[in-house]
Amino acid sequence: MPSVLITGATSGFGKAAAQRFAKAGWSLILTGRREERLKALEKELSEHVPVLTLTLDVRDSAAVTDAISNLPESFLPLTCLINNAGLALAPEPAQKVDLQDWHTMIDTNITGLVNVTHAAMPLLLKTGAGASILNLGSVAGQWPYPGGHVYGASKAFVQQFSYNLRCDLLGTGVRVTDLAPGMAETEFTLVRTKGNQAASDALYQGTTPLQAEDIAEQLFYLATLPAHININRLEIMSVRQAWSPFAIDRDPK
Ligand SMILES: NC(=O)C1=CN([C@@H]2O[C@H](COP(=O)(O)OP(=O)(O)OC[C@H]3O[C@@H](n4cnc5c(N)ncnc54)[C@H](OP(=O)(O)O)[C@@H]3O)[C@@H](O)[C@H]2O)C=CC1
Ligand SMILES: O=CCS(=O)(=O)O
Repeated sequence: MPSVLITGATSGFGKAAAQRFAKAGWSLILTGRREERLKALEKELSEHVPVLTLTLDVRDSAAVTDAISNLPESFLPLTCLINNAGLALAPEPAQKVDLQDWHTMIDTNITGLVNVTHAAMPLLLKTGAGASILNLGSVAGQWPYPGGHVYGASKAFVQQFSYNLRCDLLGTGVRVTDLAPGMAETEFTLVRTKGNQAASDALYQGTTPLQAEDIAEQLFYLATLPAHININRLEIMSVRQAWSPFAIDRDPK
């Protein structure tokens, strides 16, 4: 039975991915900080597949390394790592942002992702052909927008790190993909606005955002491609989202 390690399985894409992989019979290693949510998901899915939950903050490099290097044998070989844990904060312009919010995004989206990757790589290398590292990037890593500042830059890191990993992992059989979604309805905007439910609802209202299940389906597709195929980057948007014209600063009339 193949096994998948999913970071940020307590909500959104991570939770939907856990449910999608469980449906196909994969063993699940699920992580996140909110233990009660992990336990609820374990209860739901362990009726069908083996589930191991690890209450972990990806920013804690020692805890991440310890947990992943001591996975029970029954959850090995590890076939897929989904580096999904992440967040955006501070939608306001860069000049108004609290520095701590920038640090939190860097520590989670960059340091957290490399912590987990470094810890899981020996296991994925042992698995070899057919193994995958699926990194959650974002359209924000490729396309700038106001208020994107450090969030977008952290996702640009994810893209380039994914490409560079591919270079180093060439010949090992381990695939690496930067999966870059656009607007998707999860708890993402609630977190970004620090709990402003009305702002979150307003963003998704009157349109058709991607849903967590759409991304889970892409993750499952990527993880189950024939072993000789590597999709380097997969950018996916709702048909109701696209780019805007360049903004121009004009003299007052
Ligand atoms: N929704 C969107 O529009 C898009 C999202 N993305 C990216 O997809 C990923 C998932 O986001 P999404 O599902 O939308 O958002 P959610 O807020 O719904 O889920 C985020 C998950 O990340 C976990 N997480 C956050 N910080 C940490 C941490 N320090 N340690 C461990 N886990 C953490 C949360 O778990 P817990 O709080 O329990 O720790 C939660 O399970 C993120 O990387 C995001 O940047 C990319 C493109 C579009
Ligand atoms: O990564 C999240 C999607 S967006 O907010 O940057 O469009």
